[in-house]
Amino acid sequence: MPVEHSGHQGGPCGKRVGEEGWRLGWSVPGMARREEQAEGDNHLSLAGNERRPALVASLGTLGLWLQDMADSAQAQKLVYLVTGGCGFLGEHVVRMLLQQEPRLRELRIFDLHLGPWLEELKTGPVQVTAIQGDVTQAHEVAAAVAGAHVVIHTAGLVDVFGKASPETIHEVNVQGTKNVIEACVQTGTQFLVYTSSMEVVGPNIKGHPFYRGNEDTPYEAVHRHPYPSSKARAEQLVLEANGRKVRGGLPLVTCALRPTGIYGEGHQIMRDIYYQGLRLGGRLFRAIPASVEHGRVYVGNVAWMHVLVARELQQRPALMGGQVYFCYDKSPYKSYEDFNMEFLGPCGLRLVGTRPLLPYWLLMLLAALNALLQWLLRPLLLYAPLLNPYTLAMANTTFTVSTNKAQRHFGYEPLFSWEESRTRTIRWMQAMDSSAQ
Ligand SMILES: NC(=O)C1=CN([C@@H]2O[C@H](COP(=O)(O)OP(=O)(O)OC[C@H]3O[C@@H](n4cnc5c(N)ncnc54)[C@H](O)[C@@H]3O)[C@@H](O)[C@H]2O)C=CC1
Ligand SMILES: C[C@@H](CO)CCC[C@@H](C)[C@H]1CC[C@H]2[C@@H]3[C@H](O)CC4=CC(=O)CC[C@]4(C)[C@H]3CC[C@]12C
Repeated sequence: MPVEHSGHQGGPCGKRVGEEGWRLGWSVPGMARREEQAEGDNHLSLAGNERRPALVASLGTLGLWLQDMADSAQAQKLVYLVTGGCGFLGEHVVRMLLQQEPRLRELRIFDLHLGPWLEELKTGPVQVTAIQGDVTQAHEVAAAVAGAHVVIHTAGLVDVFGKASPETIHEVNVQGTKNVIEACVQTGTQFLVYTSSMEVVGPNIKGHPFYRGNEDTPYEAVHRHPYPSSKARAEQLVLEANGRKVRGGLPLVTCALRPTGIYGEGHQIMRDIYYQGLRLGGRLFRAIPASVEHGRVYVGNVAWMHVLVARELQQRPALMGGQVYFCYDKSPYKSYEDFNMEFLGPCGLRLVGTRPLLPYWLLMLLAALNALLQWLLRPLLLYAPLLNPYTLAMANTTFTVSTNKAQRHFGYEPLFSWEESRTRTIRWMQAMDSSAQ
């Protein structure tokens, strides 16, 4: 089905929460842990003083408090930079860092477009610095990187719909990444985490399935599309840069994370498919066989992996430097469409058909027609439907991962269970729906 990007429409979701709900209410399981634990510690120390005179108790508490202050002043010393920090994944990484990285002193957020939600972060204990900038501009990147201990480079042009030219995709994804690496080397930043993609592996142009593979599974990675080609080249540059001497003589330590298809609060494509379903009277039509598995991972877990990798890279540079890790969690293996229905279903949408309603050759024809229309209309307008030969091939080729490398190397366990990831995504969709009405 030609699925077009859509504008807002009201829908049948039941629960009503304001769109800002998921932003302002953002927290992760166990997040209260640090605060609770701190409170618990205080209770313990007070309990110990219970039978002593009040003055001694107060002095004891004051002493502990001063000690705490001294500890945290010492601990809060790191400066992190997140490029693309206002994107779908970037925002989750930023919020996760603020909640889960106690050693943070300053968090720099570098993006072409800064979000208004950054303002709310500026009132917290960590200095949040918003930098409007372009990764293709080496001097802007170098200025942002200077003095940072860790760079998490998530900025990228994610375009598989033909909205941007191949040259622009290359410029942002490859030249932008080169600029980040050079900035680290020149300014003396030692740790670089790169957000790569499953697409650097596949599916390849031959449509070979990658079934529950891991980082060592042999696979013929051949790309022609500008997005995967650019991500693959950028990843290679990042990995090759591992061990280069940065200013001051220390070695650069790099690694790459490869998310499969990310889903969760803020996912633009899910939003588009939802509105498409509403336009079609609450129905979507199955185009892909249910047996084709497509790997998906919850955005909160991808963000958590970034935070953990950034932290552990500093502790285990020899083990983790130059490594790649797939991003994974407990999300079930399903086809792209069946997986989306986990969220769209509770919002009132229905997937029609247990088998594809159209034969594959007809879908291919429609996809090719869309590509032709895009080309013909380009001088007049941007026609960028979800269905094109590349996205059809992506959705129609099995690509799933099954690995525990992140667990073995840096103790990663998903922070969000599948149930929680699903609930959060549904809540966000419901909030989106209510704000559209
Ligand atoms: N969405 C997905 O399913 C997956 C995404 N990824 C990767 O994750 C990263 C983040 O992707 P998303 O959050 O989905 O995309 P997004 O488009 O929501 O975020 C990308 C961010 O980068 C910024 N950006 C783009 N060009 C820039 C430039 N020239 N200078 C500075 N900032 C720039 C954008 O303004 C945006 O805020 C990308 O590197 C992407 O390749 C990897 C696997 C799957
Ligand atoms: C054929 C249509 C019938 O319903 C459905 C079309 C779905 C496509 C738009 C998506 C199918 C697979 C997606 C990609 C995949 O999850 C991996 C990705 C990794 C990235 O690094 C960026 C995003 C994406 C390319 C993702 C984009 C959307 C799909 C092609």
